[in-house]
Amino acid sequence: MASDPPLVLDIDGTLTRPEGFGIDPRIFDPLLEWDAPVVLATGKAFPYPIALCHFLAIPEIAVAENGGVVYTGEEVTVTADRAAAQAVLEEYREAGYAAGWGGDDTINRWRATEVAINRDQPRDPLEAIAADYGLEVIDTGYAYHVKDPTVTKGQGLLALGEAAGIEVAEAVAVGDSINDVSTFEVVSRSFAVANADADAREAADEVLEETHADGTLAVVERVRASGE
Ligand SMILES: O=C(O)COP(=O)(O)O
Ligand SMILES: [Mg+2]
Repeated sequence: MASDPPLVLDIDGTLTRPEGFGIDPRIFDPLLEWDAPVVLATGKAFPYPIALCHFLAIPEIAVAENGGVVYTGEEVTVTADRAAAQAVLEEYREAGYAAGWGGDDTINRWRATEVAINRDQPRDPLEAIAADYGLEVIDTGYAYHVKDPTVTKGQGLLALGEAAGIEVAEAVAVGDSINDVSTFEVVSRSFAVANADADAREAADEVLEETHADGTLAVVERVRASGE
């Protein structure tokens, strides 16, 4: 009997409401009922996908921080060090800029391996400083991430698959931005939602007509065991 393939889902831009922010509640039941692993592979700090799994009531496994943190359900692996990204942020601040999240900055508070900067801050000086530290700046459409270029969601996903016995090569992925390209490269079938950036569109097997969670819901409908 056919079975559902593992699903690898980005969060922002992919599970979000049509307006672009906030999780679309229509994804809750299909993900709870999915008959194979569901992996949230995100640029967000580690607690976010874990909390989302918790509230979805699905097994807590995740690739967080663009691959910097991998959780198998039993073990957390941290594959990068925040120190260099933090040094970039300090220099950026000395140059008169800011992370841009205000207050106590919950966006970076629990971030172990990279730093995220608000997109309302200037990118050019950030990139210049990051380059001095051998780091890259990627724009997910939701934040600039200052990160080790060798750390990716795709590599984190392969590590998770190996440790947790998930058949990544059989998986179906949905994403919306440059940080999903590495995911698309290691799964069986990849979909970019209609709101995806040029990098994700280029890398995906298929670009969907639907945006955000509407796109993900369409994929779930199509690839479930009884579907295509
Ligand atoms: O953290 C971001 O900037 C984007 O998060 P995502 O990878 O889940 O879309
Ligand atoms: Mg995204």
